[in-house]
Amino acid sequence: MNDDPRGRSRRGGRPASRSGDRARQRNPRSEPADPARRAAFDLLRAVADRDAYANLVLPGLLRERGLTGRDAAFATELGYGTLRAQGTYDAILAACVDRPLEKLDPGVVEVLRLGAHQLLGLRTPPHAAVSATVALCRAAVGPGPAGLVNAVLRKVSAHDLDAWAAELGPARDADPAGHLALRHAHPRWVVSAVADALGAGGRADWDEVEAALAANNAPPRVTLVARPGRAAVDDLVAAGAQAAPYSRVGAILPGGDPGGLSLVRSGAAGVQDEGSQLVTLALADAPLDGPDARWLDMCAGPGGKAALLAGLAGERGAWLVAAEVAPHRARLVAAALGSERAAAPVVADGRAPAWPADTFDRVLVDAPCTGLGALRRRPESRWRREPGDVGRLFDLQRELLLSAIGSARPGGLVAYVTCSPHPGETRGVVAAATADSARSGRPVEPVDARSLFPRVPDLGDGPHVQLWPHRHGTDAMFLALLRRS
Ligand SMILES: C[S@@+](CC[C@H](N)C(=O)[O-])C[C@H]1O[C@@H](n2cnc3c(N)ncnc32)[C@H](O)[C@@H]1O
Repeated sequence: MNDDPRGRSRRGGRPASRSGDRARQRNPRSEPADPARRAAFDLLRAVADRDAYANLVLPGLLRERGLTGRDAAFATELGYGTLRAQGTYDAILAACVDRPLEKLDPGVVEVLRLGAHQLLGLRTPPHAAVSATVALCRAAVGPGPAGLVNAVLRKVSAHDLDAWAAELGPARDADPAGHLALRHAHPRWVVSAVADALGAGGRADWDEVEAALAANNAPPRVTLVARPGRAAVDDLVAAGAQAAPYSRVGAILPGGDPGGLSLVRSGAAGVQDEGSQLVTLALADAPLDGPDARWLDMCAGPGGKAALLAGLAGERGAWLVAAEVAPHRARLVAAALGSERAAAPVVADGRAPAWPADTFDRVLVDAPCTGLGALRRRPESRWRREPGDVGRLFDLQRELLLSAIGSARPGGLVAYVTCSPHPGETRGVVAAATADSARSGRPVEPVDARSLFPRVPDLGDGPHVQLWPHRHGTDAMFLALLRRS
């Protein structure tokens, strides 16, 4: 059994024996399928067959198979890494198979993808990756295709990822987007969107685009939020976390299961990306003339930002109304809020407000979006999303922002947030809704949000803020802060 990416035996962590390796090279049948690889295979099948979300399926799979510690970590890295790089691995496998991949049994394709990730992503020694993947094929699909899997993976192992990208993709100088799409496993339209967002209308710095794409392929660190009035960062530090670099309510958990912390189990703290914390803090911290008592979170489900906002509101005697259109997500908001200083969540379509116009002092609209800013967390999503999704979401986002502006009182603040850097759902939506609101007699002016991100570097030219995994270690959250004139 050899499931360490470095090719060491898990039992006792000693290097695998050379004679064992030689025996397995001669006869791949001698390697039994191991439970971590089998769990990764079943994860891929669930994602493909049931359109499941990997991050929702995996915890149950690990629990059901009794995988913990290094086995769980290996299954996670193998499954998530394979899903992230699927488009690139398919291009490489297609070059190594003498028929279209669609003609193969889907289970065989998943086995081959897992083998490709061990060879090209994890750099597992070829003999170990091939023999263990052939064993997985026998166990999960059957003995018939084992010879094909063996032969194809030997061809894959002939090059590393850079060499495959050079062989199969366009040259970087001639077509940087096409080259980086293959090398860093993103659909080309996503690479173009990242380049547009980083270039902000000018010429893209392709080295930075490459860094942004590479960051999407690295697992995110676990970030906790200490909900004001219920916990403090010091409490999280005492429980083994480290204070987050930027968020005054954030802490980084260096390892272990956050669900094991009593502060998290009680809801006093939660798991929340630091970027989500920062955009929420920015809305709460922005200077405001006049009353500051009524806050609205218009798209609150599942409630991460609402729980933080409610705590911040409570610190200054304000109240939060949390609205959410989907009843099951509104229940999650209720659970996240606990006994916070917030009314019970309202099940409402933000475009047809269940509250009077011109009411709220601070409004958050954390709009439904493509989620292209959270690709680190949702390994399969880049291959499921389509360019048309951006256009399909545009009207909803624009209408929600317009309604949020109408819900704020004159002089009040509106924060438009997406977990996406795609200009079509960030500054494009803000420009359209701003023009609409001026036409409807509720003009807004942009607030330069950068000063509300103390200590955070590289925030660009403003007035809006775009965070990035490669610059800030956060999800790629976007914030436009607007003030009703
Ligand atoms: C990006 S999520 C919000 C995440 C949330 N703010 C948090 O931090 O946990 C967007 C939410 O908007 C909700 N939504 C979609 N359309 C809506 C509408 N017309 N009115 C209100 N909420 C809507 C979705 O159901 C989803 O829960």
